Amino acid sequence: MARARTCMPCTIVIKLGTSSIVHETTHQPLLSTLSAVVETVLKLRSLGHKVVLVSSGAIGVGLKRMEIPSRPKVLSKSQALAAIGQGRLIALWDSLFSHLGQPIAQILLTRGDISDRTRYLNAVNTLTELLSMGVVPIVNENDTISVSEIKFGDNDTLSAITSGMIHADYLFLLTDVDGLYTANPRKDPNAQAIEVVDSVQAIRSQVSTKTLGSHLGTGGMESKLIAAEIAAEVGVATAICSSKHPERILDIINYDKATRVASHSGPGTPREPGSGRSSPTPLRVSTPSGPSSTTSEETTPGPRTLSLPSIPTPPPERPPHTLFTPSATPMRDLKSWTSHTLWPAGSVVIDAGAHTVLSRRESGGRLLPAGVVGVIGTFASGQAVRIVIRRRTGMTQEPEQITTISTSSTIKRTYATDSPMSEPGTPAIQPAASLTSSISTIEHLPRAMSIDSNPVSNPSPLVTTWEDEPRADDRDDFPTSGADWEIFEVGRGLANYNSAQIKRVKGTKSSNIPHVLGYADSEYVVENVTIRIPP
Ligand SMILES: N[C@@H](CCC(=O)OP(=O)(O)O)C(=O)O
Repeated sequence: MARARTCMPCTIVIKLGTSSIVHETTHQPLLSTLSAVVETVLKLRSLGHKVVLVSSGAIGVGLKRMEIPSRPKVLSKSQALAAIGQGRLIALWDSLFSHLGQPIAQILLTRGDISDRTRYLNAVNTLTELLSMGVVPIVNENDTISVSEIKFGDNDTLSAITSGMIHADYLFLLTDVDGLYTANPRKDPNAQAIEVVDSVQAIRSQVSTKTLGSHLGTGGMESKLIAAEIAAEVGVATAICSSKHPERILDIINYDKATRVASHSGPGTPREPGSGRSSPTPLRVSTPSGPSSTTSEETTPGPRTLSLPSIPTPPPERPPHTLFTPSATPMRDLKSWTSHTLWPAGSVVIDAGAHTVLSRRESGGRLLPAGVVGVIGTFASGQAVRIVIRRRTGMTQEPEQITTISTSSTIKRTYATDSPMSEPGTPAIQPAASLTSSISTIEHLPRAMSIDSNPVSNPSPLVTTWEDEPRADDRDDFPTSGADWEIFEVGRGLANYNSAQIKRVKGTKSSNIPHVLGYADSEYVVENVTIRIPP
């Protein structure tokens, strides 16, 4: 049973994005929102809950201090503004919490900090100690020293990793909408609110994440899905809800507990309808039973409101929010650490020219968007990615150098059992002397091709074959009509942008990045690339 069903008191992480902390255009701090957050945290604390805040806003506060109208496109300028703003941001929080006698602490992290196991454990110990002292830790990315290869990139990802570090029960992503919708609710009157998500993978095909997100933040809805996915894997329930109503956090916890109690009181016990929601047809999206299967909600035409028989003790009114249910079998700490700090979360497909350039020492291991032809999977900026090339099947290849990887929900998934790469949810790796051969262990790979958990020191070669229709996401990247493309891993690197962003800038010049994305932290889409298999 997931912890979120039983915790009392609970450990709660509350993340506020930039748009919830400063006004989007004036950059004035949103004092009423911040005060309401402080009151909510105090209320939660008075009930015995432990609370960690993840607060963005350093750059936004820095913009106001320097009277600069918009977020700079250049990384070093953003870092300077973060240095200016972070002190004032934490002073603001300290001032608000001090009025209610609540001590706080500042924790600034980079991905580099938590990639080192000792430093990671030190951060865990400090957070744990602070919570046991009754302090509210306030976490932000250490922007000033977060060069692109060690950046989390957005605080949604940071908050999910923080949740895993302290084995939180709930992660609340407070934002400028009251949950996840099938489309942008500000623009599309038919946008449907989604109440419960059991599978982030399944929800991706049903929602549009492109249109949400503010000018100041870097996150947006896609990064919230990534965060929810990371949190779910480590056993944390994630709720997306409105930063205008932080007091609803307690209502959401009560509602979640009440509905879980109710749902355990008998089979078929219902969930409360989305009272107070702006959408009349809330959805629940569950894990597909197989790679290409869909839930009954997904396949049943017409309105997809849940049917709700009566229950003996009705749960409280459902506050607007989207709840992502945690995995019933969360990863162990070490696995989650390895997975989310070093593990390649996806692949960037490059062309032959980029492969040649990256293989030269003078390239510095930096990949320009012009050399990218596709993106596979979903990853956040700062995560490790595979660098892969594509070619038609049937080309000469040493059989023992070929492994296969499943990259799409429509592709048969199998998992090796004895390797560090055999996390559920990660692609299957299998020797492919025959691509249809059954899976065995990776010891069959030649020593030079053996796989360890360090992507830089020992990336593994792999080949992807499309055994089925690629997902819609993949379709624009890979021609499928009559073509069997193989994807062959040649190296690994660290993404400077998330998968959706790299898709948008692939094949273009670096100078286009600010125009397409609205900002540019780097002219390179992937850095620290180590090519292990030269052209
Ligand atoms: N660490 C940065 C925030 C990064 C960011 O943009 O986060 P978010 O607003 O949550 O998308 C800051 O404090 O300004």
